[in-house]
This record gives sequence, structure tokens and C-alpha cells, in this order.
Amino acid sequence: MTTLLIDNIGELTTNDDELATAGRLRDAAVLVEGNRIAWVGPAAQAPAADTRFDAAGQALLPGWVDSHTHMVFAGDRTAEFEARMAGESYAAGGINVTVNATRAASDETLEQNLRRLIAEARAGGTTTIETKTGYGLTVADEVRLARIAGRHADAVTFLGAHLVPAEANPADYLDLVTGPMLTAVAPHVSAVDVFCETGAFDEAATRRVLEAASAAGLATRVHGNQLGHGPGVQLAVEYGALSVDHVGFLTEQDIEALAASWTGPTSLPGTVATVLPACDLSTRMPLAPARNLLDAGARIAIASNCNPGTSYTSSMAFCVATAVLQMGLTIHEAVRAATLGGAWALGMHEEGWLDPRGIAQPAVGVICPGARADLQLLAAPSVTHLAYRPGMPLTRAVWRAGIRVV
Ligand SMILES: N=CN[C@@H](CCC(=O)O)C(=O)O
Ligand SMILES: [Zn+2]
Repeated sequence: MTTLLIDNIGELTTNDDELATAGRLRDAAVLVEGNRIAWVGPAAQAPAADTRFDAAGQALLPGWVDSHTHMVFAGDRTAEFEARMAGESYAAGGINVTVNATRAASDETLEQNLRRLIAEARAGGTTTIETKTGYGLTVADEVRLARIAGRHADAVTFLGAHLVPAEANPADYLDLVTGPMLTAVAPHVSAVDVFCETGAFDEAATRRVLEAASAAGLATRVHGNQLGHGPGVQLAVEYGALSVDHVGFLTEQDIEALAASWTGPTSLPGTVATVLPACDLSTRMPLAPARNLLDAGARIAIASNCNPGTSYTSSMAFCVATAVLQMGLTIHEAVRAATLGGAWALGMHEEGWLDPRGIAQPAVGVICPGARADLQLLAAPSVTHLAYRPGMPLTRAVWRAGIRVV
């Protein structure tokens, strides 16, 4: 296996507190062997390698782990966005516009759009991408979307419970989504998500979706507390969901439940609170209380929620900058949430998670020996510049599984 030494790194963010104080090293080097990190340490002690890349004193960090996107779709919703900016509120029903466009699109169109979106994300430093189904909402279309997603994404989530489609009866659709649709899509996904919100799925329906998913042996996630306060967060914790996403409207009890999910006596996994800053801005909703969540001891992730309705961007750098400038996080907290936080939310922080092809993968979201060599180099001497110079194209180079992709 060939080796690559990335040398002369001015600031290295590892997310590994044992390897480096507060997860960061100065004047560092990283050795990549094949698809993994082989060594991390001071540049002065770097081992020999087949090739060397001079980082020129700039900042190196893990590639972004974008744990929440909806990238398999057709069409766009510019008119809806314009109406929102003119004062209209976001409503779940807009999803049907994309469902109609997606159903009418060929596999080739959907795949081409997905490739384009993933290429944009990679160009911005994203090396791990989760994406959801949820714009098909028939058995055949949800299977079609899951298959297409599985050819390109690192993780695929079944979101048949996104909305009751316009032509369906709610009770019949719930039977379908927790029965034959789940059975048909399950071989192509690793998790199930449900939009628990007024106008989408209520508490009883959400319970049915989470129970069916667990019975099928799949991990769970919840879109919760996006448009107002609701039971989404409490249900996510109760069922041991890997993450609950949006979390814009939280009570003290919700925050406590999320924090306690990591320390309580239960054998269920802890639930990551995933904040989606670009979505909050694009829907003109209050920003999620990321600061309060961290202060209470909850674990958070930052994700893009790239989709045509509420957040048509895959820029994790924009999300990180917003989390610092407007949500009160430090840059290091925000970077950690957009890398290791995403890995927690996807269950990819440890060796052995299965990609959509069923191949076991090394850990992501961290730079330490054995982890997947997913790295981004900034055209800046420190990660602080991500918030200090918001909107600037600071991605200089990206490696995914040891291969230079940007
Ligand atoms: N809230 C539900 N789903 C997406 C929006 C989908 C859409 O509007 O097309 C979200 O995460 O924001
Ligand atoms: Zn979403």
C-alpha cells in the first residue's frame, strides 16, 4: 500500500482528545496509508512516505460529516422560497411539489442531480453524506430512490413517513409505510426517519413508524420540533433514535431528556440533537438552541439538510459559520459538531459500520490511526477563519478514503 505524508500542518484538528490537547495539534503531520490514517504527530517526528504533500502551514481537519440531507429529488422550489421571503410561512405540504416532480423524473435525471449535489458537497469539504428517500411515497418510488441513493451516499435513510401523499388516506398510508413499503425498502437502507410534526405525522403515527423500524432491525431518526413544540424529541429519546433533527422548539424537559440519553441507566443508544442552521435561516424559523444543548450536556451535530424546500445548500462551512456567529458556539464546538457529531448521529464514529454496499468501513469524523483518511485542508491557518471569513471559498484540498477528490 502506498503512503502519503501530509506535512507542515499549521493547525491540526483531530477530535481525538487523547492524541492532542483539546483535539488539536500545532506544527503537525499526518501519514495516510491506503484508505486509512496510519500516524499522527509532530511534523518534526514524521515518518518517511512514498509521497509528501506540503500543507504550507495551513489548517487540516476531518472532512465534514453531513448527517442529514434529502438529495434524491427532481425540480426546485424557487417560487415557494420567494413567497417565503415575501412573508409566507413554510408548511409541510410543499413537500408534495417535489414528490410530483420526483415521481415524474427518470432514474437518470435523479442520479444526475444527486451526482451534481454530491460533487458540490465534496468541493466544500464534505466526505461523508447521509441522504434520505421521502420524495417518492409509493413502494416503487421509495425503493427506486433508496437504490439510487445507495450508489452514491455513505448512508441511506428511509423517509416514507415524510408526508401522507396527496392521493392517499392517512390510515391506509400509515399501514403501507410501516408494512409493505418498509419491507421493500429495508434491504437498501440502514435507518428509518419520520417527520413528527403538525401536518405530517402525529405522536401515535410516529410511534408506529419507530416501532416498525425497530422490529425490522433498523436504526431510527426523527424530524422533530421543527415548526413548533411537539413530541418528537421525547419520542426519539424514548425509542433510542440515533438522532432527532431540527430541534428548534425545545422545552427544558426536552433538553434534559437529550442530555440524559447519554448518561441514564437505559441500554438504548444516546440521541444526538442535530441542528440545521441553514434550514432555520431559509425558513425564517428561530435558530435551534445549540448553546443550551451543549451547556446541558447533550451531544449535538450540525448538518446541511440539503433539500429543495427548506435548505437548498450543502455548504457545511456556511452552517458552521452560522452556528458560531448566530448560535453562540465556539468555532471548535461547531467544527466538532459538523464532523464527529455527524459521525455519532450516523453511528459511524467507530470502526465497522456498513456502507450501502455492505462493506465495513473505518471510523469517520476523527483523525487518528485507523480512521478513514477523510481530510480537508483549508486555505487558512486556523479553523477560526471558517467563521471569521464567512462565505469565502476556504477549501483547498480534500481527501476521501485516502484519495484526493478536490
Ligand atoms: N421537514 C421535513 N423535511 C425537510 C423539508 C422537505 C421539503 O420541504 O421538501 C426538512 O428536513 O426540512
Ligand atoms: Zn430533513
